[in-house]
Amino acid sequence: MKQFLNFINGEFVATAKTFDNRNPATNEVVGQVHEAGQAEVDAAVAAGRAALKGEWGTMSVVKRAELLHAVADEINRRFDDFLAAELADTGKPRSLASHIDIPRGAANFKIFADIVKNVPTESFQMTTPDGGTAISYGLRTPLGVVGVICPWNLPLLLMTWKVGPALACGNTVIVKPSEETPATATLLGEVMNAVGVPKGVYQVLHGFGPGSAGEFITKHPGVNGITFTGETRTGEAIMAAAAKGVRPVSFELGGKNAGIVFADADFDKAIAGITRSAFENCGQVCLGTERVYVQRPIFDKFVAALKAKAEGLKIGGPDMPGVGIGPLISAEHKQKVMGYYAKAKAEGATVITGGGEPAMTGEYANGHFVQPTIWTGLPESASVIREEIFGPCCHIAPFDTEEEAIALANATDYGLATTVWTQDLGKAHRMAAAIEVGLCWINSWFLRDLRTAFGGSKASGIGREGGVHSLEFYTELRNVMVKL
Ligand SMILES: NC(=O)c1ccc[n+]([C@@H]2O[C@H](COP(=O)([O-])OP(=O)(O)OC[C@H]3O[C@@H](n4cnc5c(N)ncnc54)[C@H](O)[C@@H]3O)[C@@H](O)[C@H]2O)c1
Ligand SMILES: O=S(=O)(O)c1ccc(CO)cc1
Repeated sequence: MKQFLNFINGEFVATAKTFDNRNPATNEVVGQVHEAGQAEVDAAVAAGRAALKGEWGTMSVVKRAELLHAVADEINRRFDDFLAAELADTGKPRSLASHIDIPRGAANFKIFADIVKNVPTESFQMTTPDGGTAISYGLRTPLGVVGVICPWNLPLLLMTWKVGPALACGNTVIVKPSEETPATATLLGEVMNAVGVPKGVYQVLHGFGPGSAGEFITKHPGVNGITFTGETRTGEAIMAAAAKGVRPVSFELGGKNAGIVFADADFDKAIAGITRSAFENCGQVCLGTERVYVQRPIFDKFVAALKAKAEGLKIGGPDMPGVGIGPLISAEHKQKVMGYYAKAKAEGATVITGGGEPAMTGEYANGHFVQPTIWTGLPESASVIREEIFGPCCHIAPFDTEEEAIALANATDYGLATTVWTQDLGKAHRMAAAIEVGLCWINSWFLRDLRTAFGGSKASGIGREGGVHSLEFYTELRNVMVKL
């Protein structure tokens, strides 16, 4: 049985307390995870602080960037190991993990290394009151030891999306992977040692949130900042922990994203786009669409076409030929999603397709699979329209005017992402300006340029990461004023 150990100061460390790691496609126990307690958190913080004062703290940006390129190359060299680890942890289709999770996970190290190497700081020349001259310039210094608290939906990608820029900026990191997906973060420890990243720079502590590694890391006074991706409620708890010592946070939180399809959209492209945004990764994507609004003239045609797409998705494990939809992450999450399926019916939804569990056989008989599901006919007050489900499901409602679509999209506490489908460019830009989100896709979804800002507004997050924006969180910007 696999043992997922903590990675502290360059060493793999076992603890006395372990918990099971299950494969969600089969529900089999595939490993034991060693839970870190306060002592391991203290040790990791001490090692992270020591590394800041050692070789890592004085390393040139160029050398750091070279090391991070080597990390990416080593992940790619061990691509099959990372892929196998991610598939065992998540059960997602192999095609998805091999095209998105692993390559993008590796690329995050190269991209942020190159950004930090090339981005200048600001500089101004001014005339002083006595008629002389002064120049000021910005100096970026690392934040220090950064706590990186991760979710389970895109484990390697979302972890490296934060570790890449944090290390590129000269910080040390303590990663707490989700208790559901410990594998790739642990494997990355081997990569760090193999390419010579100094001890204490990258560390991994396993465990849960409250009363476990998550809480101990975020409350630790030796942790200088916390970057977190996960549920909004968890963000509130972490923000309270970070208030002690007034430590900065960067939050990527939940969403209840609207997809808006106008009658003038390219119909086939809109259907393909919403199929992906509602069902990809079994709906376990924060950017996914759980509320779809379709302009009335094409409403019935759209519902019928999306139903056909949903019913065409093959449900199964990572290597099932033609698989389009994998399992949910855990029995607990399946129970939550099935609870919403029941609630939708109880609140009067018309179930267009799905709403239950697929009949799975053989090795997948006990996996956490659910049917992709589409509802219509609910009032906007219904639970499945208000609350984030994080499953392969959406409600579709008709709208008549642009103003109505904007009001519907904005009627939520969340503000993460939207996808708008129209061939009218003027309307597209008006929608982008009016919808209160951090990310607005027009005639596309999850199309990313890693130089751009990423993050949510309202209850969907605090701050922006991505490209140069990551530097705002992972460094302190000091201004130096020189009187000449
Ligand atoms: N906005 C984004 O970019 C983005 C991306 C991916 C996922 N998400 C969100 O993440 C959620 C799904 O992920 P999840 O279920 O893993 O989220 P979660 O909030 O339950 O857990 C995330 C991490 O926080 C840890 N944690 C939980 N309680 C904690 C506490 N009190 N203190 C410290 N750490 C704690 C968990 O152990 C885990 O590692 C969804 O809400 C989804 O929308 C957002
Ligand atoms: O920048 S990306 O790697 O594309 C990315 C994707 C998803 C999320 C959160 O779900 C963050 C960054």
